[in-house]
Amino acid sequence: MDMFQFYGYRFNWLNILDLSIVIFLVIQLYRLLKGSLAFNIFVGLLMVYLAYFLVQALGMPILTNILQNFINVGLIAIIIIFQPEIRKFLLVLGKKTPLSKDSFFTKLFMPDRFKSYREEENIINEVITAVGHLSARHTGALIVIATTHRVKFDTASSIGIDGNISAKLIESIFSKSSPLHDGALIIVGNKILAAKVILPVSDNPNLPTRIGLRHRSAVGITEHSDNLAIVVSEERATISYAQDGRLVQDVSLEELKIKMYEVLVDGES
Ligand SMILES: Nc1ncnc2c1ncn2[C@@H]1O[C@H](COP(=O)(O)OP(=O)(O)OP(=O)(O)O)[C@@H](O)[C@H]1O
Repeated sequence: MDMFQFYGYRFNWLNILDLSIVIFLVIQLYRLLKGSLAFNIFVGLLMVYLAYFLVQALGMPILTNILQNFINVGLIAIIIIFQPEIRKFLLVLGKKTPLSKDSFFTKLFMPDRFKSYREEENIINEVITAVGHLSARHTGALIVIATTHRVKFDTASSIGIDGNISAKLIESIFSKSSPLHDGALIIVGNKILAAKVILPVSDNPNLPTRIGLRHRSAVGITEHSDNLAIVVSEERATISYAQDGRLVQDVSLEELKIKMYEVLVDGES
């Protein structure tokens, strides 16, 4: 069954497949955690693991014992700490399967799922128009686009809208005289679900120190979910977006449009 020789080691197809799967999983994990707070926790846990092997190799029994106990409960701790990331990781894997929305298999055998994207294009155009006008007027805004139909937010503080998405509606919600302009607007599917929503504020220490709560809460809502959060800065009129707990600042309308296509049409997150 041995097929290859590499520096004296023998490999077969199964070994190659095994290695490819591990590399794929590591890349997905890296993509998922890169730039987020969870990445630092992950590196911390890795350090503990390496330290354990080191003290064991050096023959230091007390430290080995302590770290061994730490690692024993570590697995449960990892599941608890990384619960949102594990969920997202499985989601990313699900999107890469042959049954995912945009796969060749789906298009070929389930043509009803190969729908036209006119609705998504309309949403993108309306949001882009609104963001352009809001930015031109130095009007602050925070728009969350939920990519799955499940989005958790504090309903007690928000105002339900359930209205069709239109640039004029978005602009009037964020106009400074509107009683709804404070907080975030949530878009789910083809509806504006709610306005005046208070979002979780990210405490990621790696974010630029000069950014305020609007930008931090945009990051916060994307840290544990598949949302895209768009921010128009009132102070600087810049447009930014947050995704996967990362903030991309000062983008053009064209760049934002490309990102929205990626998220809404290509189904990437
Ligand atoms: N947790 C939150 N959830 C949703 N919206 C928030 C939250 N915290 C603040 N905001 C909104 O952000 C607005 C401005 O906050 P702040 O000035 O601190 O943000 P910023 O990131 O500096 O944005 P800007 O560049 O627009 O000033 C608030 O008036 C409020 O509407």
